[in-house]
Amino acid sequence: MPSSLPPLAEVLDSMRVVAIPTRTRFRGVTVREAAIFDAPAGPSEFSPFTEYDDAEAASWLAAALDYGWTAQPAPRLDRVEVNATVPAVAPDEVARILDRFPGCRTAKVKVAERGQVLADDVARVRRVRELMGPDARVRVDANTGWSVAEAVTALTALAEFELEYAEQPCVSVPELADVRDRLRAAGAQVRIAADESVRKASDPLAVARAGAADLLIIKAQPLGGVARALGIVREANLPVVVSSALDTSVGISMGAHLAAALPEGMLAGACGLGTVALLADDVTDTPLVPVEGVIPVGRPALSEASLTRTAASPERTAWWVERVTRCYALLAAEAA
Ligand SMILES: O=C(O)CCC(=O)C1=CC=C[C@@H](O)[C@@H]1C(=O)O
Ligand SMILES: [Mg+2]
Repeated sequence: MPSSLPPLAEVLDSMRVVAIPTRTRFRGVTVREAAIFDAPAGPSEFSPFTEYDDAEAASWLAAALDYGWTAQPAPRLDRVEVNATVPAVAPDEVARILDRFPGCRTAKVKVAERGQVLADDVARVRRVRELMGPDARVRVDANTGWSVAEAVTALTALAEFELEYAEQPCVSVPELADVRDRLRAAGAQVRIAADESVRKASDPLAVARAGAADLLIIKAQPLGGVARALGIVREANLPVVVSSALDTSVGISMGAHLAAALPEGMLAGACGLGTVALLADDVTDTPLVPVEGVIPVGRPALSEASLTRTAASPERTAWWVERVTRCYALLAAEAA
């Protein structure tokens, strides 16, 4: 967050709210709403999912104000390798999804989707491995969907596909530690990555301290911005993968900036920053979609035509103005 908050009136004056359809249903989302700021340091984005409460969303606003109103740590890289993100689709849809991620040699596959069974996950991951070949890296993300016993069963069943890692198989830090220990005891070589245990935790470092994960998934918006996220990475001292939240290209550029500013040697693989490919539109004429498996580091210019085309309804815009106003009040109270 900037050392002092920019005035709320200035923040709201610079803000446009967009509603962008997704190409494929992703974590239940079919229209992605975001607040975009045409800010002094460059375009910025505030896009916590609509169901998040204000206490959680306030960190996302801190990130947006930081990125839009403050100089950022210097990036070391000018491009970032990204993974293909495969939603919980049927196997016959996988090829169509992967086509949207040209050149990507890593895929992250959603598993443990509510309403589906393990056989659905196995079939989807099998199809990804078949299409990408033996040299590709394939990781899965359960988004806390399994119990410890289900995670051990599922990850044992998926072991034949040689997973790079499993992201957030269970909800709690002790459960992650338990799954990790049980898989090791059984000789399975599946690393555990923590995502929700970092971005939704009151203490994002608890999972690292407990030794419950092999690597961390780091997201700029939920962690309060690039500088704050870098601080967490330094303290956790675990390898990281930077990911996003189905942001527009503006939010993705914040994630790419974070990945590019990480201390040398901390980045553990391709980042989850290719998801503009899952959106049907964007707020710029130069979307940060993967080309040859990478996205560039740098802020895309906003396009008036795109902002107009994707503009949210007056009702939804008013909802976002109120949300920003409430979250801003929380940040102001914290800073006081
Ligand atoms: O990491 C990726 O490949 C893309 C981003 C991604 O998976 C997510 C984006 C938005 C919400 C989250 O449920 C989800 C994640 O859990 O990492
Ligand atoms: Mg995740």
